[in-house]
Amino acid sequence: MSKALSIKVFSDGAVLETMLHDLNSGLVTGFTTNPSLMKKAGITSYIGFAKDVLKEITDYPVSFEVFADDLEGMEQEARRIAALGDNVYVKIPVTNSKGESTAPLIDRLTAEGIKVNVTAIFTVEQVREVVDALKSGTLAVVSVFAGRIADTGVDPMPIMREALAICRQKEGVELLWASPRETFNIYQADSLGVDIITCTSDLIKKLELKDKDLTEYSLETVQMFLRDSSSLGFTILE
Ligand SMILES: O=C[C@H](O)COP(=O)(O)O
Repeated sequence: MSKALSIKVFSDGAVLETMLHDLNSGLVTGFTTNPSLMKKAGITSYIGFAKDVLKEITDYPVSFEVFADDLEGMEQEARRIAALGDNVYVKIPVTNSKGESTAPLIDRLTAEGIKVNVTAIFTVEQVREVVDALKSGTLAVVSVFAGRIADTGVDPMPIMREALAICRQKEGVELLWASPRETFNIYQADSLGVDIITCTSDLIKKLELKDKDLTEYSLETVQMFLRDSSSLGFTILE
């Protein structure tokens, strides 16, 4: 039997019903969303959606991302989003779409005590710049896209290890493993001591497979293939 997880598992999505299901699973202690997830979920009112979420989820952190691309617009949106609740983290991308660093904005917002979740981080240099900009003592999350790094054929583990060491240098900063691709990533992140991993609901469900007997799982897999082949209603030797 493997040891219990120390890492906090957050639910990544923008479908309220699914978020509440994850909340009730008892496996999840926070929530994240992003513009692409909101688009996929068919959200039509940002503030309406955020208010609906925050009515139901009051005890756990919820991260909502800014939509603006200029630093001034991001700042205005950040203040509006932060005012929605004490458990709100404002997601600020590490750069805008033109490659301009958001570090000055991160500095300003955290100096005022606004909790941020700096997102779309891919490199150790970006982690260093962000952590330098964060005001010590203000709660903040540093989201490194380990899964997207792995998508490029690069092992994210050394990057995450270095990112963690940098985050530990400042009080109140937590490292988040973003965009996991498989449940095993939760155990990888946990083994490094990463604070948080945010997962889609499908991945969270697979945590139920923890410590499952592999011989039994093999048998169940063959039984599934048999059920599906039988339901197709034809044979190879017809
Ligand atoms: O907001 C961050 C997400 O974890 C990104 O995940 P994704 O790479 O699967 O889109």
